[in-house]
Amino acid sequence: MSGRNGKAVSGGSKRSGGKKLGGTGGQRRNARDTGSNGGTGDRSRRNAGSGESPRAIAGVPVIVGQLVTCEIIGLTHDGDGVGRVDGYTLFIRDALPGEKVQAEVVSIGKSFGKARMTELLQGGSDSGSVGRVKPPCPIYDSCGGCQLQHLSYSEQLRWKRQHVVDNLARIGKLAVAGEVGSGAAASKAATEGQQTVIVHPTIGMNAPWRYRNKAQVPIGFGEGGLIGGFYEQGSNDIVEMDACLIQQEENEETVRAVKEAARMLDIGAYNRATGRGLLRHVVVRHARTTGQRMVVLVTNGRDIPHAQEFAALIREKVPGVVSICQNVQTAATPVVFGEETRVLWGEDVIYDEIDGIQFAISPRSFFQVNPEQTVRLYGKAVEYAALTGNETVMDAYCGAGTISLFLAKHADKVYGVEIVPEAIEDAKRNARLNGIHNAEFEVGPAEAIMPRWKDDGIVPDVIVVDPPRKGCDPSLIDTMLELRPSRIVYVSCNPSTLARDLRLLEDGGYKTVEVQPVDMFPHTGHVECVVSLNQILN
Ligand SMILES: C[S@@+](CC[C@H](N)C(=O)[O-])C[C@H]1O[C@@H](n2cnc3c(N)ncnc32)[C@H](O)[C@@H]1O
Repeated sequence: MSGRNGKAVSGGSKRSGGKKLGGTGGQRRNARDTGSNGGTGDRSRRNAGSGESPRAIAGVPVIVGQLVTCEIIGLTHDGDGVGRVDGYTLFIRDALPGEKVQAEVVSIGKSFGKARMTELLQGGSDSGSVGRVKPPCPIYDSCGGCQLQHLSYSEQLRWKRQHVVDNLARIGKLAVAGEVGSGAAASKAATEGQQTVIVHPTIGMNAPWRYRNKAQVPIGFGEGGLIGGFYEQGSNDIVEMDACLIQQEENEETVRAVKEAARMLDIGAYNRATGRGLLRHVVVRHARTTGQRMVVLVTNGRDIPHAQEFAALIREKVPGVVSICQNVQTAATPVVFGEETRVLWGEDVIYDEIDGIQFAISPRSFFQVNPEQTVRLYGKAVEYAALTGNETVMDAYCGAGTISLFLAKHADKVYGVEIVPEAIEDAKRNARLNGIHNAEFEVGPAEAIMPRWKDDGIVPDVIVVDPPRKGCDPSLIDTMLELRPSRIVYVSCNPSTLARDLRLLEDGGYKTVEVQPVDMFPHTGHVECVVSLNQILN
């Protein structure tokens, strides 16, 4: 067998050596809360061997268990290599473009199947052709948090841009300037006098490790009692883990301390199979600019035995903790947070700073997880908004008002809308904190609030949208087209829904001008984009 470094290894994929526990009903990460969050891997993308697939299907040229030889011609958004056997598509874990591999088929469907690489036959690090590198993380083979550690960082950045380009061309039917892949579309566009879209190289990090300021760790129990770490690939089992190379070290330290304190007080771990047990997740945040740390204990019920002792032990072990909160989640759901949150000890928020603006962050507020790249992302959004100080701006999906407050410094007035009430409370608090008086925030679905703003006679010069992975609600796009701002800035964490929405906006009279991919989540398959669109004047 071959590990993700392409070297042959005996037996199945390497295991961390951590303790395993039973458990079902795996968790999914929140929209755009991607990358390793202390080890909550997205199980959906790695369930190739789930055993639900039939062994053979009429008309499919491979069967489950068969060893095949393939050339890898592409990479999926999940970081799997794409190969073809007699015209049938296989997504092959760990294989990279340009490589020839042997793989074992693990599941099949009518139009594609999944396979696991068993041997690297050609290409790879020896030839240097595809940028294969040895993943530095010792648990990369079993953890689901990262997908691209086996690809060199420069190749990751190149691939992410290409992934964006491919989506814009295939789903958005956009002509991308200077693209080999979309050359036909680009030259057709040029012939018709149509402007092409510029997709810039991905903005990467200088040192792309230890960047995450938030860890979201599932808790379960193993032979030795309570454990917390990550979901093992292809299963809902939790593996104990104390170190993650994309996590800030402060978060590792806090999670370790919480687990130790819970063990000392015999706090029960949640069992996903039975729905019993108390502690479901430990969520920790670290604000690098202030050093403040927050702990959120997500529990299956309101009562925590020895709650104050628990909080005291955590504080004793980690002096930087200024906020210990409890969130109650009793539903049998993969959603991490429930609706009820309360402070067990200390503050209800921690404070962080981005480019001179201070932010209060509460347990459930969305806050970008990569602070270094956030400055670059928001900087691009402000640049594309091209504000002179006289504009009215609407910021849809505004979270805790982060982008809104950056915009407010350059605009006449900013209106922000967001669906999570606590985030809007944070946004208002953040405006006050920074002495910003020209930003107003409203809680509710953007698709309901923005039509009301329109009816109230608010006329935006610029609209900024930063939706979750599913993209904009179609009715919000309609409202944007009715509001007809001069410019739209679209911040997206999902190139496919971005491309879909850009097509709708183009059909409604806007032109996509520039796209800037930003690597917010190094070593994962995710890429963020900031896009500038201009209204086409008739
Ligand atoms: C990708 S985050 C962006 C947050 C913010 N712009 C930032 O950079 O921190 C998307 C936000 O949209 C919010 N959201 C999801 N659905 C929404 C809806 N229908 N209307 C308004 N906000 C929504 C989420 O709660 C989340 O805060």
